[in-house]
Amino acid sequence: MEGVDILPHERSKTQFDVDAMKIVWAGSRHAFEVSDRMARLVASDPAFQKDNRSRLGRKELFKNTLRKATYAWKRILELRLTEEEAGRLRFFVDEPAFTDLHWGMFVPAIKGQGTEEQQQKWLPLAYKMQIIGCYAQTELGHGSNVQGLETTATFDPDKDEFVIHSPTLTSSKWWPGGLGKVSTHAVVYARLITNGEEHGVHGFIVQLRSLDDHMPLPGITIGDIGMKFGNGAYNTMDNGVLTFDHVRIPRNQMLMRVLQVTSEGKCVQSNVPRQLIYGTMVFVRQTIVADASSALSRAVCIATRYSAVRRQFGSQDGVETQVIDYKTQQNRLFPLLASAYAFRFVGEWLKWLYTDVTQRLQANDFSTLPEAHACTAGLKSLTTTATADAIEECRKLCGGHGYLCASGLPELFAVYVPACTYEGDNVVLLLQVARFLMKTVSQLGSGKKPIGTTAYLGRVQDLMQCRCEVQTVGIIYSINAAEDWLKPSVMLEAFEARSARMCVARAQNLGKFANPEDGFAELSADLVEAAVAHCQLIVVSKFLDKLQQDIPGNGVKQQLQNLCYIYALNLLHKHLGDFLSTGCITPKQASLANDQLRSLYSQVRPNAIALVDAFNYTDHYLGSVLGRYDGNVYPKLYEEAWKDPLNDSVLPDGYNEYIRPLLKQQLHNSRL
Ligand SMILES: CCCCCCC/C=C/C(=O)SCCNC(=O)CCNC(=O)[C@H](O)C(C)(C)COP(=O)(O)OP(=O)(O)OC[C@H]1O[C@@H](n2cnc3c(N)ncnc32)[C@H](O)[C@@H]1OP(=O)(O)O
Ligand SMILES: Cc1cc2nc3c(=O)[nH]c(=O)nc-3n(C[C@H](O)[C@H](O)[C@H](O)COP(=O)(O)OP(=O)(O)OC[C@H]3O[C@@H](n4cnc5c(N)ncnc54)[C@H](O)[C@@H]3O)c2cc1C
Repeated sequence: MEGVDILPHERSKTQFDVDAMKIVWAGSRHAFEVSDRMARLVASDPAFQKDNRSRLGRKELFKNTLRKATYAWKRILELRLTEEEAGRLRFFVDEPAFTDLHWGMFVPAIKGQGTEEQQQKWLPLAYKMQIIGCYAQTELGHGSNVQGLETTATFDPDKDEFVIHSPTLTSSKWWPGGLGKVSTHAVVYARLITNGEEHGVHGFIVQLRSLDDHMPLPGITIGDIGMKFGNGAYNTMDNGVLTFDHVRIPRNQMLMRVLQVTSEGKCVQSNVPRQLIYGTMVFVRQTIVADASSALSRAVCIATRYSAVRRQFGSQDGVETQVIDYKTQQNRLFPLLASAYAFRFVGEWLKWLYTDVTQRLQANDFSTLPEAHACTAGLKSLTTTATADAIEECRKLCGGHGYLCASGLPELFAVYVPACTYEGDNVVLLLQVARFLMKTVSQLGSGKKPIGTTAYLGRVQDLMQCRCEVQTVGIIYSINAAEDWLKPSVMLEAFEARSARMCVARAQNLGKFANPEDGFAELSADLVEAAVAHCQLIVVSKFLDKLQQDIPGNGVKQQLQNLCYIYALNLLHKHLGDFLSTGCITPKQASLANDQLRSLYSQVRPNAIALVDAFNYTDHYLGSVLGRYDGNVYPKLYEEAWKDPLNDSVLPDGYNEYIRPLLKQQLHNSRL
């Protein structure tokens, strides 16, 4: 069968309604229609072409990004796109740009931390892009430790102004996207000093460049921090360096929703908790979880289609085997496909949680903020680590061709992998989750009932007495056959018990230290494992919750069920040590779980292509010869190779300089 016949043949085997699955994936019919329209709009416009990105030098690359971002804005205005449509359009343009930070962090920072008055002044300017903003928090010396930032904002009551200053080299702002060459303004995080007293880190709106000629304003030094990992990739972004030499801004440019500074320099704390200064990070972490499912599904789409097209080694009748039929390939690929769906649904839930906490904050209910922080931090960490690893795994699943830029995977990896670091290093974020969990466990004794995602810790209070030794019986008595693993209550019980037992064991170990902070530092590697277990439980439980909903479409729910159990059983297999050592399941039950996993792979196999088609990605967005919708991989790969600048001429530049003399010299030597 020819390449172009394979995928149609695969599609003919589908056992579910793909169009209905597209709507489930998008979140709603409306979301699907908006996405579909925007994807086609971008794909059909030559101005958004992106297949030459890896061949451009930095300056060309950056200018190209400026052109695309400006053109996108022009189209948004011309077509009078809604905020939602504009967001999807930018998403499908698929090129990191200053606009990501303007819309994704600058605007949310003002919305979340600005007073009504400040929002009224700044947001209309930002919405019309009459000013362009970035988020300048990280410094050369400190990123994770926000309280360690060194930039100062000292209040001068005589002039009713703040003086923003970079006292040391390490206080230089370093990394903010959009800062290097584009932004006119920034929300700058600095230590507030009034009347000689320090009041912690706060956000300030600072104008950086002239709105007339774009030159940096007096006292401000700005530039780009240099090339980053990979060709193309994140190098479309002008991550910047910025220093202040006693730059003055009016008092009303401090974002004052959390704390107000009066004209005398007195600090007045509002009823809003201090942690709201970190609110923009909570918002962005939530969006990063949704983005993880996009990046992961994109890589999986490429690897799945290519695995169906690619054949290696023969069967008796002379037709070689599609590599997707190898169990080892399925064992690597299908859990990633399942993870893409799992992250999609947990992302949807997290968006709901964020909306809920925002509404509560507006009504002065701050009770769910710690949970929202733990969930956004933990899920950001879990999903980005898994996605970065998965993109690399997809590259390997595509064999040698996966290493070509034409596969789309090297650039996807390079552009995605910093998500494990930005918006909070993934380990640092898991430590925040661990703190939250340890606090929750420590309060169990006092009768405080945990709520939301930690409610399960309250249901297993007897675990406070548990010694978590290896047991031979397991605590889940109802698993006697492989199919027993397909009961939602069983799966949930296993993941809850594992997480609860890990948390309680860590809490008990912490209790052995005279100083809890010393204990936390000493046991931090173990604590991170407990945080991972808790976050994996959240993902599993939200996928199971999704299955409780009414899901229309022939066979759609069945496919989602298969994927949900693949996600969970694969995790169970990978973390078997946790499940066995905490005595949650027996080795026999683990072996049954593995049998069930293999059986699920066989059920997914005929639907694999349709399950990635349901992502509804255009070839433009996928940007991969291996992942083409029509499966016409080899002719296009061959065609693509000839586009490389090295093939512009038969003899390479440098032939006369280097190759010819070398060959001549060897000829001469051999004659000697
Ligand atoms: C769509 C946009 C495109 C994306 C492009 C990406 C561009 C990238 C941008 C960036 O990277 S911006 C910079 C992001 N920087 C970080 O994420 C820094 C990570 N560090 C932190 O978040 C914090 O400093 C820390 C690690 C949480 C520690 O902070 P601190 O030392 O002040 O806190 P603790 O003493 O540990 O905790 C105090 C208290 O506050 C609670 N808390 C911490 N963070 C939050 C939060 N975000 N929201 C709510 N609450 C928070 C914490 O749990 C503690 O609570 P209690 O235990 O006291 O109850
Ligand atoms: C592509 C990209 C874009 C970015 N965009 C922006 C932006 O727009 N605006 C902005 O302000 N910033 C931005 N950043 C900065 C980013 O937020 C920080 O790099 C990130 O928060 C990590 O901080 P760090 O660099 O200080 O890492 P470090 O904290 O120095 O991490 C180094 C190592 O130390 C470990 N570590 C640190 N603290 C602890 C601890 N307490 N316990 C155990 N281990 C620890 C980490 O796990 C890591 O392994 C961006 C970064 C990147 C890569």
